[in-house]
Amino acid sequence: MYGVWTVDQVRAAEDVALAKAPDGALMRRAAFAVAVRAAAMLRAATGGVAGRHVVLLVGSGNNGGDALWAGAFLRRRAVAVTAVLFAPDRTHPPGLAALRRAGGRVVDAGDQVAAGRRDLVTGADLVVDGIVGLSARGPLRPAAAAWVAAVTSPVLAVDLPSGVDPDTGHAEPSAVRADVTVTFGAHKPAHVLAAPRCGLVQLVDLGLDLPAPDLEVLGPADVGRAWRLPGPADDKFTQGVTGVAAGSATYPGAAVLAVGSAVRATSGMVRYAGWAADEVRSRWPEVVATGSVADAGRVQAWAVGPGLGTGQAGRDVLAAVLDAGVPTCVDADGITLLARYPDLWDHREPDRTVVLTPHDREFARIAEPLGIELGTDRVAATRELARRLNTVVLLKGHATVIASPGGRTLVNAARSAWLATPGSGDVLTGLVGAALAAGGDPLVAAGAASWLHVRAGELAAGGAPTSASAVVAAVPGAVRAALVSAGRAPGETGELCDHERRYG
Ligand SMILES: NC(=O)C1=CN([C@@H]2O[C@H](COP(=O)(O)OP(=O)(O)OC[C@H]3O[C@@H](n4cnc5c(N)ncnc54)[C@H](O)[C@@H]3O)[C@@H](O)[C@H]2O)[C@@H](O)CC1
Ligand SMILES: Nc1ncnc2c1ncn2[C@@H]1O[C@H](COP(=O)(O)OP(=O)(O)O)[C@@H](O)[C@H]1O
Ligand SMILES: [K+]
Repeated sequence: MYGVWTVDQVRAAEDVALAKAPDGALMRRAAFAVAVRAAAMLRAATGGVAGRHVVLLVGSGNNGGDALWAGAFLRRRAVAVTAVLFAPDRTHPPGLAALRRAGGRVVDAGDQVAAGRRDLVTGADLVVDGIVGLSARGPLRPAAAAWVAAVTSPVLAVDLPSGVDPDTGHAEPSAVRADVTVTFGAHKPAHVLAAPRCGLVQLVDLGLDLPAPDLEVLGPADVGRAWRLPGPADDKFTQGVTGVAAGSATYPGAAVLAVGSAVRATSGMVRYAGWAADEVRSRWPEVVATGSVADAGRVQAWAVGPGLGTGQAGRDVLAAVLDAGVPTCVDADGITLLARYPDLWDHREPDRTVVLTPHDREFARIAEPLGIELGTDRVAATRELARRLNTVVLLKGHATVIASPGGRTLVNAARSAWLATPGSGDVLTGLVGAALAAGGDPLVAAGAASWLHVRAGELAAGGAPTSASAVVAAVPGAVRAALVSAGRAPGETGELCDHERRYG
């Protein structure tokens, strides 16, 4: 698990550290790390460091100061450095002086016509983005955006890719897309909410004294520790029985997928109730499949909604599931039904765990009647819906945001987009249902299910297109990877390092 802190939290901690440290010491530490990473990137891209050309894009604040100091350090290694200043009269004075002393070249961004700009950046072996950091507001200004658009070389972002909102991760197309981001003191929300823009994220320790994090990111070991394993005294009923109420005559596949992921994620019993009982039985013979929730028998959690339909029949199923009074994951048509018929909430026992797993459109359906807009701040919207409905809300996306009613929030950033495939959400529903049935904290259960979903997607894809059925088949491998990380299963993981989030 690692923490993520908001700009306000980081600034408060930095102020304390700045007051204790000698003048400029923190910035030089930050900049030195940028220079070391820049040298490594130069070597990787060109086979060497000395004689290579680095262009610094320098804004008006301390982010630009970091870039300028990094340029000064790179000069010591005989790198040719050109700083492009976007605000020449407001450029960090000590950083600019240090670069000049070290023999760096300085140009005014405004003096360069388009051709000169293109020649400068296309001639670079590496571009260092020091346009804006923690103080970023809104999209890149047009002048900076034009320079960024001309970049063809690898990009190292200082603290954050410029143009990405630090707290929400929102980015317009003009924002910097970095290969590596070197950040200082703490991970900020943009690093997990806009991971593809950041590339590999390297955290430089500044010894900050930080409060409780605003967001948390589960790692494989956390998931491996949280996942329920059968013990010597267990049988098929004692590990948590998962019930799945999904699918319809029109959409039997949703039932097969949701059931399948629960079957592959646990060794406990999985029951199915619905119109696709024949299809489920023939695909998953280990499942007890019946036509109705009433006939299904006892379960410790229900997963309901995928492919259910939004008519009266689906409404009756959802009411019956909520009447059962066990933790419930509501997805897809289940969410649409709750949005359309809010009286369905009356079937829920007060405070009984409900996990909603909407994609954006489902989120809008259920949140807009409550006056909650899914704007650019996905974390705030998810938290607000969780609070208002007293449910865990898991908002799907490339970065999945999972909030508890009390506000504790997890983010799970995907490292590829192969999960954007039909039925993939049904697989997640089954995983959340299985995790809830096993017991434990519902937020962590939803977070663990989301982590396993992403990992199973990676294993199924292996860098090529995949399908929801293949993701189901990869679920045991994802569980194994988590268990191995937690030291609860033997074997090699081949785990991706938590901090190495690469896109594609
Ligand atoms: N405070 C500290 O102790 C440390 C701060 N550090 C650096 O300081 C940075 C923060 O510096 P500042 O607070 O001076 O501000 P920034 O350098 O982030 O921003 C500077 C200015 O950029 C302009 N700007 C805002 N949004 C923009 C946009 N979308 N496009 C173009 N320009 C925009 C604004 O005029 C803003 O004041 C951090 O990101 C980090 O890089 C590091 O040196 C580590 C130590
Ligand atoms: N671009 C993407 N990158 C990573 N994961 C994605 C992306 N798009 C969708 N996903 C994931 O795929 C799943 C899709 O779920 P959903 O929208 O319910 O699809 P379906 O209804 O087809 O099952 C979610 O878990 C979501 O987080
Ligand atoms: K930056």
